[in-house]
Amino acid sequence: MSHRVLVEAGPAAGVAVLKFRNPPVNALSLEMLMELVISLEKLENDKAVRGIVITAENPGIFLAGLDLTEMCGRNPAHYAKYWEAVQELWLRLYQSSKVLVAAINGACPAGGCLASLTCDYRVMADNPKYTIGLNETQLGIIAPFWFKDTLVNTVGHRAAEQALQLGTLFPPAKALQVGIVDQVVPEEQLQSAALSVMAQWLAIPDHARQLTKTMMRKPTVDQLVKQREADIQSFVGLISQDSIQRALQTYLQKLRQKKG
Ligand SMILES: CCCC/C=C/CC(=O)SCCNC(=O)CCNC(=O)[C@H](O)C(C)(C)COP(=O)(O)OP(=O)(O)OC[C@H]1O[C@@H](n2cnc3c(N)ncnc32)[C@H](O)[C@@H]1OP(=O)(O)O
Repeated sequence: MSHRVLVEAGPAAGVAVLKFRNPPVNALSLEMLMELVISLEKLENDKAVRGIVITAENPGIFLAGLDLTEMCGRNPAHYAKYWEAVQELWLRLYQSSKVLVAAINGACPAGGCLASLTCDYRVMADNPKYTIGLNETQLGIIAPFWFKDTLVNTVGHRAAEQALQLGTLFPPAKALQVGIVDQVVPEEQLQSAALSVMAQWLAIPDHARQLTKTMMRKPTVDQLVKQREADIQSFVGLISQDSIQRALQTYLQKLRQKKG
């Protein structure tokens, strides 16, 4: 029984809706990552499901990215376990044979943006409070190469470099202009727009679409698969550095003080 991930049958045949529900901000904790992987595996094995709309149960925050508390003040074994789970989620999403449509109904920074970038299509609610992007440099950390590759595959090298160096969080209209999202719609039309796009994608025969997806994504997937363990060790080495720990603690404190 999953608590942090809700899977519902969609209103259209062959479509499931996967909803994030990990309060307060849908951060990708280890438990949430594991529940997501299990839910995605079940959906992948379900022949009746051809497409998955991915969204947050409550509008406001799509995903707050990786859980900073999993990356602060823990031991190397924990960091390694956590990073392996982050890799696993990306591999499941990016290689999914289903049509994935992200209905972005809230803030979508860093790991949240990465999850949405693995989808085949992104629709974002037109709310200026919502932003999307790989903002790692703003936290004093560096987006790993496979985060970078996923962004490059979506927006191209120049736009990705600029967005990554500056750690830009784009509001909807700008995100559309850069190509991080494919469509921006009034908030109340988000779910219907996602379902309408899904219907267009499902009109294509599955086998042809799936083989094309694999052809486009395999080189990027292979890069991580062939160096998974080295990537874990690199993450553990980096995140364990005092300077990185200090930067993350400072960022967390700033988030916590925002309210005070
Ligand atoms: C070195 C290798 C690379 C590692 C790669 C990392 C990629 C990542 O994903 S890093 C995480 C990046 N995420 C962010 O920068 C988002 C940070 N959060 C926010 O900007 C805001 O919280 C929000 C826009 C998502 C929501 O704002 P809102 O005003 O509604 O809520 P807050 O008051 O800010 O937060 C409530 C509560 O939640 C805690 N929190 C927020 N984000 C995270 C998070 N990513 N991980 C853990 N905890 C988080 C925040 O501190 C508050 O906690 P308290 O209630 O204890 O004060």
